[in-house]
Formats: sequence, C-alpha cells, structure tokens
Amino acid sequence: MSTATFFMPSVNLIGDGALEQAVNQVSESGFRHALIVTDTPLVELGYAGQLQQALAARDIQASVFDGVQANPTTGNVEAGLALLKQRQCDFVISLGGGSPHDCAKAIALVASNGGDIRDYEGVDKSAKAQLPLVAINTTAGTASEITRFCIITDEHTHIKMAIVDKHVTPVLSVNDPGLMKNMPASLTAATGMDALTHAVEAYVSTAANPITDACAIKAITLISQNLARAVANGADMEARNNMAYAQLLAGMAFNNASLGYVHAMAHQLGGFYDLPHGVCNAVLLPHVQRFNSRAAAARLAEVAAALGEEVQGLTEQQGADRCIAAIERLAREVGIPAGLRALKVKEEDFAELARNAMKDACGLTNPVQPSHEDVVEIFRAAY
Ligand SMILES: NC(=O)c1ccc[n+]([C@@H]2O[C@H](COP(=O)([O-])OP(=O)(O)OC[C@H]3O[C@@H](n4cnc5c(N)ncnc54)[C@H](O)[C@@H]3O)[C@@H](O)[C@H]2O)c1
Ligand SMILES: [Fe+2]
Repeated sequence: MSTATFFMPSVNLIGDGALEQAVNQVSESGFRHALIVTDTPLVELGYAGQLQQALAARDIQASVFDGVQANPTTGNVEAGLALLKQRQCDFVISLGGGSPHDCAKAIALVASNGGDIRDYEGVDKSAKAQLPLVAINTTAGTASEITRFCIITDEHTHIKMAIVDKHVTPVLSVNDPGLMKNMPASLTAATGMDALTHAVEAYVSTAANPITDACAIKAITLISQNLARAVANGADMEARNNMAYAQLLAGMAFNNASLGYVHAMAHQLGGFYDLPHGVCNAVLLPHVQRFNSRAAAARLAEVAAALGEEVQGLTEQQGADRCIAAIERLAREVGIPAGLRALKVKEEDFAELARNAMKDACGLTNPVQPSHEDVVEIFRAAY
C-alpha cells in the first residue's frame, strides 16, 4: 500500500452567497491589488465589473485582463503576465470557467517562478508557490478552481500542455450557483459531461483510493439526476446547485486519482481544432471505457449503479456495457453530437493525434495502457 496525498484548496466556498463571502475573506487577507483574469463574455455579463466594485468598496484595487480565449494559449498567458507586472498586482483572481482559471494559474506560476509556462509542462516542475490565486467559478464544470492541473495550448504547436503541479492549487475556491444560471444549454451540457468524465476516469484510475471513490460515485449520481434538468431549464436553481456540488466532487476525485485516456485524447482535439473540451470528452468517454472494460469491468458496473442502472444479477461485463449505454443515452439527451465527424475532425490526423495523446500526463493512470494502434482505433470508433 502506498501513501495517498490529498490536494485541494484550504478554503472552499460553495452555495448561494458564496461570492459575497469570498470578497469578505479577500478583504481580510491584506492583499492590495488583484489581477482579475477573465474573458469578454463574462465582462459583458457584468460579472467582472461587479467584482471590481465589490473589491473597491473594501479598498482593494483590481485590474481586469479579459484576453483569455477558450482553450487558453501561451500568448494569453504572456499578455496577462505583462499586465500583472505593469500594475504590480500582488494576487490573482480568476473569474470564469476552466479557461480563465488555467490561464490565471499559468500567470501566477510564472510570476513567482520566472521563465516561460512551457518550462512547467509535466508533473511538479516548479520550485516555488505561485502568487496567491482566488478562483471564482462560473461553469459546472472543469473544477479547475480546486485543482493542481493547468492546461495551456502552445500556440506554435497547437498541442495542449498538461501542467500538473501542486503549486497551481488556488488558495480559495468559490462556487456560487447564482453565477452559473446564465450558462446556455449547450455550455451546461458540455461542462456537465466534462464533470462526468472526471468522475468516471478517476473511478477507474489506477491511483483511485477510498476518498476519491466516494467523491466520484456521489458526483456521478448527482450528475445523472441533475444535468438534464439544468440543461432543460437553466433557471432550475436546485439542479444548478446540485451540479455545482457534483463538479466539485468530481474535481476532488480526479485532482487526487488523476484521469485517463479520455482526457489525454480530448486534449489533442481541443488543441488541434479548438473544440470545446467538454464536448470532446463526452464523445470519447463511451469509446475509451469500452476499451477499458477489459481491465475495469467491475468498476464500470459500479458506475452503472451510480448512474441509476439496475445491475443486480448481471456479469461485470454486462454491467460495464450498461454503464456505457447509460453514458451514451445521457449525452444524447443533453444534445452532445454523435461523433467526431460532426465536429469536423479529420481522419487523416488520427495517427498524429494518437502519438501526441500518448505523451499526455493524464493517460498515465488509465486502467489499460493502449498502444498507438489502440488509440487510433478508439478515435475511429468515435468517428
Ligand atoms: N485545470 C483543470 O483542472 C481542468 C479540468 C478540465 C478542463 N480544463 C480546461 O478548461 C477549459 C474549458 O473550460 P470550461 O468548459 O469551463 O469553459 P470556458 O472557460 O472555456 O468557457 C467557455 C465559454 O463559456 C462562457 N461562460 C463561462 N461561464 C459562463 C456563464 N456562467 N454564463 C455564460 N457564459 C459563460 C465563457 O465566457 C466562454 O465563452 C479547457 O481549456 C480545458 O482543457 C481544465
Ligand atoms: Fe476535463
């Protein structure tokens, strides 16, 4: 038995009113000037302005960097870092979904460690803590607001780099479902399927332990009961609240048990074609688990039960098949495209995408290590 380490921010606020409490906590911390890292739609929704005002009322200055693109790039990190230095910010606040959180982590890490964000690709490559990061989450979700993962696309190679580093963990995470109610149905569906992928990959991971199992199973049940409701009616605040919890639980699971080949492969699609992360995961999830069922059928049968499927009396393989069918049904119900063809992915790229997927740190804990030909086959099956 090896030692399990459990990482997450030391303080995590979740539920109605979490944002207001977070601003109060920040005002007690002695920080002077925040760099708010966000994107233009969230500025247009008024979120960044409201946060800036709330901070100003407590004598904290804030400069807004709204140049984050979905699938944030090395160029976004450099631009945000330049503003942080120019304004002499002493802490960072990310406001948004996974893209602003990851960009903010990269800015805060390079601000204190120097060099270039490319230097930190891999596991625990940095020497020093990053600048303090408060992560205010608006999707449900990547759970990047609690994780030690930071995913940045190299704008020259179009490869998504996985920076897995305990130093990028935020000091405070905020999940206020009031900020999530404006998510359109397609974003709710994509981010919810990302959270489901986190929970399933963590549950079948070779690094799973009883704590991550408990988090993953509860997340899967909450998602199966609430995602379609939140997609059908974005104003259903009970479903939004439950999805906020579900994505946080899924994050606690994968932050400590890590992920698998769904993410390793989805990162390549996101980097190459600039596709939404959650949609790539949702399309690949059943196909990777079908491949994994040769080693993880018993675990997948348990996932089926958490999804509300009847598995009593079935063999492990039959339970795993039921899990995969239930995932496909949920994806269809929330409007996820049927395959990679619909996303305009090109078959002739599969060999290169597979080669790059095999270098992604997320694949290390997949229950079966695939060959290059296996990965190409999974891409083909998902086409
Ligand atoms: N670091 C991690 O642990 C981790 C885990 C999974 C995924 N990721 C990364 O996160 C990124 C994806 O993040 P995401 O799926 O949260 O989306 P995102 O942050 O890329 O946002 C997508 C779009 O949704 C908009 N949006 C966000 N919140 C909204 C709201 N409440 N109302 C209306 N619009 C809103 C944004 O403005 C943006 O236009 C990918 O780059 C992925 O690789 C990181
Ligand atoms: Fe993800």
